[in-house]
Amino acid sequence: MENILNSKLNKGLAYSTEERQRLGIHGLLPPCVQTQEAQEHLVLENLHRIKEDIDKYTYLMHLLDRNERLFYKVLSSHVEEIMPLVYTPTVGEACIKYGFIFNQPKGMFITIKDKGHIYDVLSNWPCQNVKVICVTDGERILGLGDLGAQGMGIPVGKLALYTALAGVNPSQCLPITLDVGTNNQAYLNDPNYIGLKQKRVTGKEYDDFIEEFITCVKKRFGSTCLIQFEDFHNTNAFRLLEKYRDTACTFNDDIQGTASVALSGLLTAVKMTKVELKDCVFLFYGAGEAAIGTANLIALAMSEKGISEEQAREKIWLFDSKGLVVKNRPEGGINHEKAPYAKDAKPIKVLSDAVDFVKPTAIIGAAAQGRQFTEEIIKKMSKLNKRPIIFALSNPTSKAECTAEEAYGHSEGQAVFASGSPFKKVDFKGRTFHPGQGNNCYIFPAVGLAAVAADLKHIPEKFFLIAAESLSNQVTSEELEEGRVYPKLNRIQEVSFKIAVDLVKYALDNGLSNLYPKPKSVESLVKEAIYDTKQINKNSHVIIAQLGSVNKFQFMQIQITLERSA
Ligand SMILES: O=C([O-])CC(=O)C(=O)O
Ligand SMILES: [Mg+2]
Repeated sequence: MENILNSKLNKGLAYSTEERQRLGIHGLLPPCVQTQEAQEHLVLENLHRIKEDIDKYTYLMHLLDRNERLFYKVLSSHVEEIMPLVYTPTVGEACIKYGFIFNQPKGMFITIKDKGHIYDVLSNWPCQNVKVICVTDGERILGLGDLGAQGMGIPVGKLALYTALAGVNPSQCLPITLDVGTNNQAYLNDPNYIGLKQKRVTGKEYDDFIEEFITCVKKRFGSTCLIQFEDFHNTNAFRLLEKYRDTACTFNDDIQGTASVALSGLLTAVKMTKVELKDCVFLFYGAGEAAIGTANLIALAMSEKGISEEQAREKIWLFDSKGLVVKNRPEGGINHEKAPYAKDAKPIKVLSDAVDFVKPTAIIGAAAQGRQFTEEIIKKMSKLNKRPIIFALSNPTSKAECTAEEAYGHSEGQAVFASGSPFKKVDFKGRTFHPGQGNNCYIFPAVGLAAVAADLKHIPEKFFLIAAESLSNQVTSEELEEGRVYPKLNRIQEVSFKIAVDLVKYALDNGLSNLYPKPKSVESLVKEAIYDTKQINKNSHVIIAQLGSVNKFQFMQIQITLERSA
C-alpha cells in the first residue's frame, strides 16, 4: 500500500501485474495496466478539458502529490504548454489564492516563532539528501508585492523547474518559506490566510532569524547545499547576498539569475541589431533587484570587452519612481546600489522625456508597474534605432511594461523583444514574430545542476556571465532568423545541460568544487546527476537505491513492503 500512497514511488496504473503481486497491491488497482505514455496522454486530455489556468494549476499540483515521476515526465516533455501553468504567470494567481488551494505541503514553513529551533524544524523534512533549497520570505512575490506565507507557490514552482528543465532529482530539492509575518492588511484580515497573522518582523530580529536559518541549513544538509534566495524585498535582497555570498553556497535569483538571462538576451539582440554591446546605451525602467543586477552584469560584460566598468556605467541609465536617477536630484532616493549609475544631468520625471534625452539603444523594464512602455515610447525608440531593443521583464503578465503585440506593432516589426512572462507568437503584416521569454528559468536550473553535480562551495558572480554567454551562444542561426532571442523552450533541457557543463568547468578550474580528483569528463559527471523521468520498471531494491534519500522511517516502511512482497 505504501507504494501507492508515496508519490515518489507511485506509478498509478503503470504497475505491471507482476509488480502488483510482488508489492502486495494486487486488487487495489483496476486490472488495466497502462504505459507511462498513455498516462501522459490522459493528463494532457484532462488538462485540455479544464478551462481556467488556476484549475489546471491545482490539477497539476494534485498530480505531483500523487505520481511525482509522471508529473515531471509531462512537464519536461511539454515545457512550452505546461510551464506557464505551474510557474509564471499562473503561479502568481496561485499564490494570491493559496489559502483556498493549499492541499498537501510541498515544502517547509519556518516561522519567526521557530527561532532557536530551526535545526529541529529542518530535521522534520523526510528527505535526507537535500542539495538545493529555494527560499522566500514572501515580501516581494513576482511584481505582486507582499503575499506573506502564500508566496510558497514560488519556491515550489522554481524547484519544479530545477527538475523539469535541468534534471535535478526532486528528492534533493526543498522549497522553504520563512514566515516573519506580512504587512498585507487584506491577508491579516482574511480568515483563509495560511501564514502568521502578525506584521513583519524587521531589523536585528529578522537578521538573527536569517542567520540561524543559514547556519542550520549548513549543519543539517552540509555547507554545499545551494540556497537560492527568491522574491525577497530589495532592502533585504542586496544585503543578504553581500552577507552570505562568500560564506555559503548561495545566490539571489532576482538579482543574479534575472541579470544573466537579460544579459544573454542582449548579447543575442546585438547580433541582430549589429550594434556592438560596448556601443549600446541602456535605459532601465526600474532600479530594483532585476534592474541593478542586470546593470551590474552588463558593466562586467562590457569591461571584459575592453572598456572599464566605470566607462560602461556611463552608458547605463536608471529611471525609478522619482524619475531619472541623476546626482543631487531634489527628491533624493539614491541608495548605495543606484549611486554608481547616478549621472550629472538634469532631473527628468517623465519616462518618455527620458527616452528623448538618453537616446537609448535598449529599454529594459523591471519596475512591476504594468503598461509603461506606451505606443509613444515604442515609436520614439523606433525612430532612434533601426532595430530598437525592448525588454519588458516584469512579472506576471499584468505587470509587463508592454505586450509582444504592442512592441512589434508600434515598431512596425523592427523591435527585438523579450519579456519575463510568456507571450504567444505575433502575426504582423504577413510576418510571424517569436517573443523571447527573458525569464531566469533559463539560468537557475542550470546553476542548480552545476552545484549538485560538482558539490560547489560558492556561486561566484562570474557564473552569471558564463551562463549568459553560454545561453546566447546556443541560439541557433535558424532561431536567430526567426527573431528569437533565446533558444526554443522545447530544447531547454539540452541548453541547461550545456550551461551546467560550462559552469562546472569554470568551477573546477577555479577551486570552487569539493570534488577530488578532478573528474575526467565533466559531461559524464553532469549527466550522472540527472534524474530520469521515465517510469521505473525495475526491482524494488533498485527503487530504494534510487530514492537514496528517504528517511529512516520511510526506509523501514519500504523494507517491510518489500519483505511482505518477497
Ligand atoms: O519568477 C519569475 O518568473 C521570475 C522572477 O524571479 C520574478 O519575477 O521574481
Ligand atoms: Mg523571483
